[in-house]
Amino acid sequence: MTVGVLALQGDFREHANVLRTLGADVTLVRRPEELAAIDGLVIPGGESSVMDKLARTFGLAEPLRARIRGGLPVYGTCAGLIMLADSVLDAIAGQESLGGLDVVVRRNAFGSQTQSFETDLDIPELGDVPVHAVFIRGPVVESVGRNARALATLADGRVVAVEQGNLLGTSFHPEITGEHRFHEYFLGKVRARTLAA
Ligand SMILES: NC(=O)CC[C@H](N)C(=O)O
Repeated sequence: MTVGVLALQGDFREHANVLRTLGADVTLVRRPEELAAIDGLVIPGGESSVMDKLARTFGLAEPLRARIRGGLPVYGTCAGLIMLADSVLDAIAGQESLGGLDVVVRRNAFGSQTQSFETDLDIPELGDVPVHAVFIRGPVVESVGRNARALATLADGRVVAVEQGNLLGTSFHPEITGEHRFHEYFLGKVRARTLAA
């Protein structure tokens, strides 16, 4: 089971470390050829507009879209969630996402005063212990389409984690808090798909 981490920009090293801790073989993905061998992909946090530009420059965007359409399990955190969203509000001019997740996200949704904050989230799918979530200029999921479902909401009801089949996205960053349950949940999808193949 080989898991790719999109390594164009952002905190890909942190994701690679968590995945290795959980026993996965990790490949850093920067070129289209590196996509062929992976059974799953993590898209890290960072800056989605830069990641988008680099993905297109390196010829990765279209092959990535094709793999996502083909059912590749993908987990996006923060900028990674923005990359997976079908629709992005407050994008910079010309910014594109890869799409796949039937959601509308808004970039930098928490405003300049509270760009970063931490909170605990109840996520029944991941067990009884709340998930400690760190938000760093994160997006919010403004609407969840009929193909996707919310996994976590803030106390005010705003959606910050979503799932759609093999796709998973969080507005926050489990890779920097020692929280491994999202990565385990994602690896479960990778494993299930590898066994089914
Ligand atoms: N920590 C993050 O990934 C921030 C996301 C960033 N604000 C963006 O729009 O891509």
